[in-house]
Amino acid sequence: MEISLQNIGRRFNRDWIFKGVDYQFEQGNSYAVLGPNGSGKSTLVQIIAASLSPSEGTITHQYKGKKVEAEEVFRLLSFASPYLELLEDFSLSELIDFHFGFKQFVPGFDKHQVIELLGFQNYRNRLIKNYSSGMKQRVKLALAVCSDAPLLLLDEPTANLDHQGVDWYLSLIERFAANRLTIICSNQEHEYSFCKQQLNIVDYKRV
Ligand SMILES: Nc1ncnc2c1ncn2[C@@H]1O[C@H](COP(=O)(O)OP(=O)(O)OP(=O)(O)O)[C@@H](O)[C@H]1O
Repeated sequence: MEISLQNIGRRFNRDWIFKGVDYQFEQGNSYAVLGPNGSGKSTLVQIIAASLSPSEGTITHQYKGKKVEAEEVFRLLSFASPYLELLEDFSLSELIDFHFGFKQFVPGFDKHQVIELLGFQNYRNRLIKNYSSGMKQRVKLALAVCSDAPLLLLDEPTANLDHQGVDWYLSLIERFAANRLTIICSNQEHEYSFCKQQLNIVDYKRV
């Protein structure tokens, strides 16, 4: 998957959040979208995911050399974010069945292996609403990385995770990010230090 941003800007009402973003994202690489709270990271990530339009400029998605229309990008995307709610009235087992009714598992994976990856064999029938916040975050990450999609977008991936959870997240990245286009939206170094390419929103602030 390749994503090209040409002179992208976004405003809400009269306030420009960023302007003049020219950037190329390429398959097989990991990118960090950086910036302090409220700088526009999530806004840019929503534009990259084609769920929000830029106010100016052009974004192009390509997969296997062919242009992907904005309304088709979600099929190629795996996304995890603290503001994306899980279906809380499902058990883990039901949630995995539901999720993978829409997405394919990464090759070699099935429901049992997702639960094993999480280490939640004993909690498979517990309702998600009764999971702790750190457990829910692990579930979001596991569903995202175990879905067979070329674009992996992770917004604040270690929100609510303790030290062990952060190590677990880094092991997921090592194992599942290699051949994808991975974009991490973050302001915490431990979440993105493995990303060789970094885009800082602060560089695109022009009033
Ligand atoms: N729908 C909206 N309408 C108006 N303003 C918005 C809207 N969405 C975001 N904003 C504003 O755009 C700016 C950037 O928000 P955004 O959520 O992209 O920042 P962020 O860098 O992801 O922040 P954080 O690190 O706190 O998650 C903020 O000032 C926010 O209030």
